[in-house]
Formats: sequence, C-alpha cells, structure tokens
Amino acid sequence: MSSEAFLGIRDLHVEAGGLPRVHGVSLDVGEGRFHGLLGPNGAGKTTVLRVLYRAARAKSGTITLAGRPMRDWTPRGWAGVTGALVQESGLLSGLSVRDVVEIGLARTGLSEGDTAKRIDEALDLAGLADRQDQDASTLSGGEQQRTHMAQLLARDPALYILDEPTNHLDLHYQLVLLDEVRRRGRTVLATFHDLSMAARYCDTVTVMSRGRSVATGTPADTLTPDLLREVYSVEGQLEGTLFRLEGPVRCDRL
Ligand SMILES: Nc1ncnc2c1ncn2[C@@H]1O[C@H](COP(=O)(O)OP(=O)(O)OP(=O)(O)O)[C@@H](O)[C@H]1O
Repeated sequence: MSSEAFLGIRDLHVEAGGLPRVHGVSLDVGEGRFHGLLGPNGAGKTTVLRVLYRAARAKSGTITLAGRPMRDWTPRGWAGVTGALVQESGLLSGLSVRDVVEIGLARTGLSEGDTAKRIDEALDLAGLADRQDQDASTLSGGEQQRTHMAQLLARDPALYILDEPTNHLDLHYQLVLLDEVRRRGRTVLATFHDLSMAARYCDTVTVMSRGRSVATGTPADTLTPDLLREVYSVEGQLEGTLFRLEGPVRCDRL
C-alpha cells in the first residue's frame, strides 16, 4: 500500500457461489480521492465492494482503511466510517422517505437538532423534501435511489462505497448527487458503466475483467482505445470526459 492510501486493497481473492470470482485484485485510494471500479458485466466489481461493506468475506488478501487492517476494526467501528450504496438494497414497506434517511443517522450521537438539520439538507439535495412523508416503497426506481443517496449524504461517511450510483437516476440527479459527493471531499470507491461519468468524477480508475484488475491509473491514461477494444469490445476513445464510440460494436465478446 502506498503510504498515503486511505483505502488499500492488496491481492484480494473472493469466492461467490462456490467459485473464485475475484483473483488477486489490488488497488489504493488516497484520502479524499474518487476512485472508479470499471469493467464489463460479471467482471467482479460488486463482489469487491461486497467485501468492503461486509456482505461477503475475502478468501485471502488484505484490506486496510485509515492505516488499520480490516480485521482489526470492530464491525461497529467499520460501519461508522464507511457507508454503502448497494444494488440489493430494498426500502422497507411502511417507512417514510424521511425515516429511511434518518435510519442512516442511528447511533451517530448527533443531537436531535443536528440530526433534523442533516436530514433536511439531504432531502433537499435529493429533491425529496416534498415527498418526505411518502411510503418509501411506493417510490419510483430513481426516487428510491435518490432516497438511498440522501441517507448516505446525511451520514457523510469517511469512505463512500457506491455500486452504480447513477443507476435509475435521470441526468439532473446523476450530476447533482455526484457533484455533492465530490464536493464533500471524502474518499470514494464507485462502480460505473458510463465511461463519460467515470471520466468526469474519478481521479483514478481500476478496470476489471474476468475477476482481475487489468489496468489502473487516471481515466485518460487508462481508458485507451486499445483497452476499450480489449475489455469492452468497442471501438472508441475518451475526449476529455466524453466517451466517443467509433465504429461498430463487436458481437463476439463472450
Ligand atoms: N452468490 C453468487 N452465486 C453465483 N455466482 C455469483 C454469486 N455472486 C457473484 N457471482 C458471479 O460472480 C461474477 C461477478 O459478479 P459481480 O456481481 O461481482 O460482477 P459485476 O462486475 O459487478 O457485474 P455487473 O456490471 O453486471 O454488475 C458474475 O459472473 C456473477 O454471476
């Protein structure tokens, strides 16, 4: 791990469904940096994140956060400094939008007034202030995603673990919410399929393919035409933060 990394993952191996799915992935994220985890469907991105939010166990490897190995953190301590936006999250029926955001602040020790202020700010950011009393399970997919993002922003953990944060969101809320995450200056590890969004937000990226890390660095240095051809079977290139497709998509990837 480089000396300044806030999150360090070293030679991570993970099994899922009885088979090896992540084979020796290593990456470092400096404090306050936004790191993207990219790659095709099934590459192993979520499996890496699941270990970080303790939904899965690593078979081997080392994870270090703020200089301390994961095994030295209590589950409660780990949960206090990390926060995850996950694919499999459901919204409990019977909870209002405000309740869901408030749950994220349980056991933070904030005063009642500060708790209410944080919730109000997060609901405003996510455009949910006028929906706060609605049963969260009746929201649209994008509104549910905004509610989960509001929960995370209200808590504002030191490490944001975001699995496809742009999922279901219209362009306005993709930009508003990720701009806000960036503005907070926290450390972020986020998966993306949209390479333009990845290039816009990420300081650095790791590209995974078939459970392995195949490239890492800045988006401009990493997402080269050769890499895009090899990993995604597309002809294209980044122009600034814009991914431009050039030519036909090959159908022989699998
Ligand atoms: N519990 C499980 N049982 C069986 N297979 C699993 C399980 N969990 C993950 N896998 C497999 O592991 C591989 C990696 O899955 P993962 O969800 O990490 O991919 P991903 O890169 O996040 O993909 P996507 O972009 O489609 O979300 C996939 O082939 C998936 O089917």
